[in-house]
Amino acid sequence: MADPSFPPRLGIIGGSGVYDIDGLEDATWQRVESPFGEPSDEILTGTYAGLPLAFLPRHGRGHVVPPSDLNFRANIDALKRLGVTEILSVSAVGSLKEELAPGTFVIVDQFIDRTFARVKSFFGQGLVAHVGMAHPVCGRLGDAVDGALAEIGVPHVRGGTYLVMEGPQFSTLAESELYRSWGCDVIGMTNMPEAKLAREAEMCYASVAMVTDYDCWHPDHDHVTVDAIVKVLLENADNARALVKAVAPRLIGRAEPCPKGCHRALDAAIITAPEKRDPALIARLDAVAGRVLG
Ligand SMILES: CSC[C@H]1O[C@H](OP(=O)(O)O)[C@H](O)[C@@H]1O
Ligand SMILES: Nc1ncnc2[nH]cnc12
Repeated sequence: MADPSFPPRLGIIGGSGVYDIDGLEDATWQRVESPFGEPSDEILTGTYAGLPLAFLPRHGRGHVVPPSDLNFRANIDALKRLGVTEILSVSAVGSLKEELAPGTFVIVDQFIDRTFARVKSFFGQGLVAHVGMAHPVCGRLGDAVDGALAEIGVPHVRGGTYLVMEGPQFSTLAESELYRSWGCDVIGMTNMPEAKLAREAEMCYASVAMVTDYDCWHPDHDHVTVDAIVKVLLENADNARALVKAVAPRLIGRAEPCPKGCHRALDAAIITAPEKRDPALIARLDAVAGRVLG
């Protein structure tokens, strides 16, 4: 089986408040066609410090796509088609812990997926696959993010559990208390099934959760409001752009597939007998799973 091509290309999925990044050489917004439908927007490609980058605003420029309507499969497939090997997700989140104050960046290492109205796999009838998700993020990319956040002086925490709710409404007080009792650290609406699909597509995935608010459990923050979130978002967004610029140089020169196994996640995942596989689905998976099916 062929290895994915290297050197790496960094894909950035910009969440709420992060709709573009500046300073790229040869910056071009390009439409990428995907057999899984329309991505959230065109993708900004270019290079930074010699590293090829591809940036996708998760909700589209102008924030037009709500969490449940995001075409996560098209987004991940389109990034894969552009040669992205590592995805850095930046997301706005609410805090479920007193010590994670607004402005803190959490390098997420676990998720609890409470979404229920989303398509969660590239695979399906005629081609069944089960990838491992015990460790849903890439430790190597996480190391690069950790070093970059330290370099730019943003308060951050390594490790934390992100509860992914369906939304678009914020949580009830009972839900917020429940998630706290589970030991969750932050809450948002978008990182699942994104992380699962990145794993199926054999891409490293790291998530930086930028705290914008205390969720409604907090005695001083009875309601979560978009107005309050947007204020913090704007400050966080500048730090997110600085983060991308500090991460990029750390990926240059990598010449081998991810030692954590992200780039080989499908090696032992497909269970459907070769003679029973659906040729139409195999064709749609040319980018995502071409390494093992092609
Ligand atoms: C504007 S607050 C709610 C919104 O922000 C987060 O999205 P993203 O992860 O793309 O930054 C959250 O999950 C909600 O979709
Ligand atoms: N409190 C919250 N709940 C869910 N998603 C969020 N995104 C930002 N803050 C949030």
